[in-house]
Amino acid sequence: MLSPRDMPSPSSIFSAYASMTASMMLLRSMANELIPQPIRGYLMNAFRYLIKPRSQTLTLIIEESTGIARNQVYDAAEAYLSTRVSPQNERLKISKSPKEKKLTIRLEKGEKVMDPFHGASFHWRFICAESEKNNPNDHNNINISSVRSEKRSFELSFPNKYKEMVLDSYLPFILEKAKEMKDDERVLKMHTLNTTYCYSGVKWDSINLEHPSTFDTLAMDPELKNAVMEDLDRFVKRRDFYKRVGRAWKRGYLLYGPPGTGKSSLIAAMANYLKFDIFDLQLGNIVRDSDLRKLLLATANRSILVIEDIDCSIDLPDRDRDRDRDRDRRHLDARKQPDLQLTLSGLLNFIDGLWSSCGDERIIIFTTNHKERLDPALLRPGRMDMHIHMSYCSYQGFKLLASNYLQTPSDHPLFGEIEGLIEDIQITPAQVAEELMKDEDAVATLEGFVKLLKRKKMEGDVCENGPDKAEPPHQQSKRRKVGCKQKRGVGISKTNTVTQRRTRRMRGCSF
Ligand SMILES: Nc1ncnc2c1ncn2[C@@H]1O[C@H](COP(=O)(O)OP(=O)(O)OP(=O)(O)O)[C@@H](O)[C@H]1O
Ligand SMILES: [Mg+2]
Repeated sequence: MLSPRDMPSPSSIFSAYASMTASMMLLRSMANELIPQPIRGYLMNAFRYLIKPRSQTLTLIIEESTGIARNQVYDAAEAYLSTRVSPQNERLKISKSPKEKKLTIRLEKGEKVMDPFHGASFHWRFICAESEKNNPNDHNNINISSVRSEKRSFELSFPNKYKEMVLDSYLPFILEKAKEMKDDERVLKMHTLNTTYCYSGVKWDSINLEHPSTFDTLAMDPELKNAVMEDLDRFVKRRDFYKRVGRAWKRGYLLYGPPGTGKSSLIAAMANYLKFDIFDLQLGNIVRDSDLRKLLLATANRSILVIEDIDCSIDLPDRDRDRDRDRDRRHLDARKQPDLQLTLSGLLNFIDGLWSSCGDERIIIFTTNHKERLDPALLRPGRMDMHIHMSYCSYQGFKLLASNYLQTPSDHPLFGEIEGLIEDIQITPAQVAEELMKDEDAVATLEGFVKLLKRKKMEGDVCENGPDKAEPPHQQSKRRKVGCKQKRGVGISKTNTVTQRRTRRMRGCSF
């Protein structure tokens, strides 16, 4: 510490200041004379820049469009920030289009949002600048008119040190969140064939898919259900895997089992789970391979292509017959059309080849009541990756349906009796569901259901050979149309133990 004796006196400070000022003035007048004005200005600016305090905040400008296309970061930020509005916000925009399920909230001009993320604070501001441009439609330029346009952007400000975090995790997190929100809000579409375009072939028409079936409402073996859900999860996460191993990003499922066991309901549950649109390809309406090709190429990514009742919908010539036909055709008159017929090989080649490789995240589902009738070429791995056996209603399945339909607790006294009966009877979930809807009173419904099970047990094999109550009329007429024989069940005999039947149900799942 300086003692008062060591401290400079005021007079010496003053004289030092005077001499420094004199030297500065001398330096300045020398610089004025020696350095030309433009260089002097440049040096002064550089000096000012060097001594200016550094800003600790970085601001990113996220504009609505990149000039040609929309800016995905902007769209994602807009959606994401609508979930981050706070009581501090004073003005918000609200809207709903016919296609949206919920109200949409957006920030109004100048509104700010603070978003905490991984211990850092991110400050957002919505900017909306109005600009005037000459009207491009005013070609005569007589009245110089102008159009007002808005330039929208977001400003994202944060401490400079979080630059890496923003680019590596915060913005990717916002993009991912926005995608999830979009999927949630999206109304799924069901595309079906429109055959009225007789000259240009068949086309897709779409309607909203509002099928309420979900994995929660589906009565099926719990292990099989989990296996299907895990398979779907794995499939959608494996974009890089499919690329690395050089495979098209597609997956095929074969759903088989008696009518009314939930094959179509499972398709709807899969679509609702993945938020994928459905393309329902009714092969009976397609006459040529070329139409099939056109239709398949018009399907979208992230979609499920469904071919129901593959054994019944069309009499597909098998591969050997295709080969013979091709050989015969070579000898035929050149006037004959080469693509006059829809063939199984056309379908399979297209599914394996061009179609599967020109899109991403494709799922294809075939359903049948008679797996044994299918051409083995259709079933080989790579085509149908997972075979899912939808079977008769188990006690587990009944409990799920009862809790959905009747909302009864699972410890109701009649449940024990039902458990004893249902495992010995071939009753489809569709039949169970129908029974559970008969009465509004839960106890009366359960009593009626017990009676039905007892009756079925007494009647013995009525389900296998007799008229099938579960079989919907469309199924019976479909069979009549294509000449399929009536057949119920997949060989589960009444003498089987519960364990054997369960094992058989599970065998439906083969990878
Ligand atoms: N496993 C199930 N879980 C819940 N409900 C089911 C199930 N199976 C059938 N149902 C009910 O029965 C109705 C008919 O079932 P669905 O159309 O899914 O059967 P399917 O196996 O596709 O029959 P088909 O072979 O005749 O096409 C469904 O709308 C649903 O209400
Ligand atoms: Mg069906």
